[in-house]
Amino acid sequence: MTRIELDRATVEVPTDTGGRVLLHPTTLTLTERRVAVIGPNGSGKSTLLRLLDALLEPTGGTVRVDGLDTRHQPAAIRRRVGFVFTDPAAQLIMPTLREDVQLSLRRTTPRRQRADRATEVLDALGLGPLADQSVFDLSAGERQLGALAVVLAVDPALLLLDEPSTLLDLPNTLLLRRTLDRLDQQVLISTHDLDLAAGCERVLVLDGGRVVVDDAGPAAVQAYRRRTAERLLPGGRG
Ligand SMILES: Nc1ncnc2c1ncn2[C@@H]1O[C@H](COP(=O)(O)OP(=O)(O)OP(=O)(O)O)[C@@H](O)[C@H]1O
Repeated sequence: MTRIELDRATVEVPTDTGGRVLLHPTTLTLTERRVAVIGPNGSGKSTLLRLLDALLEPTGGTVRVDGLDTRHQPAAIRRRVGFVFTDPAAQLIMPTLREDVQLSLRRTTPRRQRADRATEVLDALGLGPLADQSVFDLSAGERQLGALAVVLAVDPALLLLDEPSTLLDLPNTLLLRRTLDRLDQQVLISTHDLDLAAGCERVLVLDGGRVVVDDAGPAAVQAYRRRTAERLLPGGRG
């Protein structure tokens, strides 16, 4: 498995009033095959994921992926790490899904193998019949799965998924879960799907830019539910 190491990693951005800390100094090591990051809107989940793909530099401390410092070796890190954005428009730039997947394969796969590999990846996500349709005619959920196909095609060692199921219906949410179950790669997923999180080996709960719970899936999800209930109904039922 890939070794992810944060050593007092911090993200602070300038604001009119002097600065805002998006991630307070965080130290942890992640080596589990399935890790979920959960927490309320704005708690810092995307910020944490973006640090791991060198999309964002820490303003303090260090972030290492397999010993590579994200600040100094971003290109080497991106060869190992695939990032699936919440918004598929960030990933789909070609007229069709097949072309997008083939474009992605240019980095890793000889030309003559690209068509077969693209078909294989798109079929596995049930996208075969839509492969040559204009992406503008696809539903939002189909595009979200398409963005996953583009990243999975190049077989990254670590897959970072930033809320990949926000647009998916129940059948496709279950398809996504089954697809993730079958992947050999390490997956770190930011999600509001607590069932998906509960199935992960390790779950980090973020709140206000801090990891407030770090536990096995079911225990962490239960703690998050309790914290949320206590906040909404102080002194009330959990
Ligand atoms: N460049 C920036 N300048 C100021 N604030 C920012 C900047 N980037 C992000 N933020 C703020 O940092 C906080 C954390 O954002 P982040 O996207 O990491 O949250 P999240 O947990 O992924 O939320 P969601 O569940 O809504 O996707 C948010 O309040 C966001 O508005």
